Amino acid sequence: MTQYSDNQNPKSDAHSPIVTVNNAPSDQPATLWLIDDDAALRMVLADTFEDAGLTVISFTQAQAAWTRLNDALKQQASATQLPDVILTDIRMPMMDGLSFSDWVHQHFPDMPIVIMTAHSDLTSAINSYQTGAFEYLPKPFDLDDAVATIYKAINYQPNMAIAHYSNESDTQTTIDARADSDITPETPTSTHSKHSKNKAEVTTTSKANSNPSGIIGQSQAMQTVFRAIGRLAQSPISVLITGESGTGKELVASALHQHSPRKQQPFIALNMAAIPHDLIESELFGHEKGAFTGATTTRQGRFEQANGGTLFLDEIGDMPFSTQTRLLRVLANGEFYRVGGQQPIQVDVRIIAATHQNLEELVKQNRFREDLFYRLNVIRLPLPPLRKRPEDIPALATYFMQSAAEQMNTTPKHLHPAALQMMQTFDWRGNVRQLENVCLWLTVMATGDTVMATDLPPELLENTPLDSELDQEHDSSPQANAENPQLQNNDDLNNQSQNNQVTQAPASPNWQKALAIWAEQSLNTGETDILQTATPEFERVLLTAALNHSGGKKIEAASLLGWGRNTLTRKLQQLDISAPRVPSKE
Ligand SMILES: Nc1ncnc2c1ncn2[C@@H]1O[C@H](COP(=O)(O)OP(=O)(O)OP(=O)(O)O)[C@@H](O)[C@H]1O
Repeated sequence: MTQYSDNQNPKSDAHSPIVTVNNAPSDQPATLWLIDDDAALRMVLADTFEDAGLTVISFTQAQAAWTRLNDALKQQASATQLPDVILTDIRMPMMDGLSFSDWVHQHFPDMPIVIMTAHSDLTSAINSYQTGAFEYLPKPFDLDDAVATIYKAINYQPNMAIAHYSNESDTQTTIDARADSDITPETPTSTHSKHSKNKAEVTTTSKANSNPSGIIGQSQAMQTVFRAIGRLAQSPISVLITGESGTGKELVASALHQHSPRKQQPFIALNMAAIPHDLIESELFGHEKGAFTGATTTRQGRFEQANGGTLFLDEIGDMPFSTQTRLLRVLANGEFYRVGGQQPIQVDVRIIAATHQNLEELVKQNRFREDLFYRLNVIRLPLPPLRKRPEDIPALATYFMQSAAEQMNTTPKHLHPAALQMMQTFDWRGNVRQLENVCLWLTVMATGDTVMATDLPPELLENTPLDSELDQEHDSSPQANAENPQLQNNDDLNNQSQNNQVTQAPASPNWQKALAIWAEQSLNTGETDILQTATPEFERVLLTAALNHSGGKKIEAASLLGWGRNTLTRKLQQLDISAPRVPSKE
């Protein structure tokens, strides 16, 4: 199976002066031009790449690198001073990395550029690949991965099969300056090439809406998805999107279409599971008048309607076996017959299929054609379940609270950090769709402008891991302790020790969440000065635990807490805790 990480050919513009990068083997290490306006990052990256055997030339801005390349283009600089690979940031003053990459690929089509950005979303991934970038690295990235990517870029250059990584086989890129030196290339910011016009359009879209595809995600897993979309959007190849229900398969299919050359043509989505089996063929391929009872008129199928565009076949695992055979034929030669038809119909349709099922398993059970599976599985794009990327939940929730408010024609509610934390621990079996529904529910049901943890719907409150700890929290909260003074005296210190209550407290960091919920509940009941209530109780718990741990030895307990003995003695008095009797003398 080919991974989506297939390399694109850098673009070239036939009317632009072009410099070809030759890759004659050389004893010199490969040269990397590193462009980033962040001095600290530049230093870290330069050290890393030098350690990896590269010669690194750093630039604080793309404009300076552009000037040197432009001089080479006009044959005013030595071709040997040009880089084997360029690594550039996107957002920089004067000239941005995308304009620079775009220009480089018009004039040095063989020179690989790797684009990195801290503002990584689908738009920047798509824009990067559209400039002809070899690869796109969302920050923060693993330095080893970055080194591997840079060497992959160097080795990708045409006519070059020798890795720079080993010292014995270093090569150097040289420039064959075939360009007409009379032609002065326009600067990337002023160029009117078709190339730049396309990009300008993209930029306009991106200014109007920073996330035109509506796909949100900062997690590494989603960055991988964005990169895949960036690479695959331009290609006509079939894609198989896999993932649990509600992970965004249709959204991704639609993004692949929206960013493809087919975007002006239809995107038609069809859910195989939602159509009765005996109607699927007619739905897909259309029918002639009289083909079956009820076929009173000739009708176009979805394939014809999607001609020139994209057909998204959702839940492909539910497609009947006989229809799979017909689909395979269309995929093979782009031709089919309407149901009851005699004339072959030719279409140009990109197929994107999706499933939440294990197609390999269906093939084993003879429920899915193996040949169709291989045809669809050329490129597979797996979408991660939401519970595997809780870091995406805050941005997704904010987005859904905003859109729910728009739907309800009201102002968006804000999520209290405790509520958000609980949402991040939930397992979201329904994935992003479930989160979207919860946000809609909260917009309607929660009182007040801020959604508290206690406002969350019952399915969340009942099923978060925090639940059991919440119960403990109720028992050990300052409020509960106040109502249960026994726990505050020395006898109970011993009792606690015997019952091992303190040591049985959850070791998980969820105690902070429990504390947040206690705080929220206290505030909800109108309490003030909650820090004054909580702090002594917090100290009491730690002091008790330390004394238990030390078997009542105060010096040891003080040291466990990081206090001096005097402080410990003072706290024991303040908190009215009597130190337990211990056998040892202090
Ligand atoms: N990353 C995301 N950012 C924003 N919205 C998302 C994201 N992922 C999914 N959604 C939203 O979640 C809902 C479900 O997404 P979608 O229908 O694409 O999932 P699916 O995997 O195709 O589901 P199913 O398998 O049930 O058809 C949609 O409203 C979609 O807009």
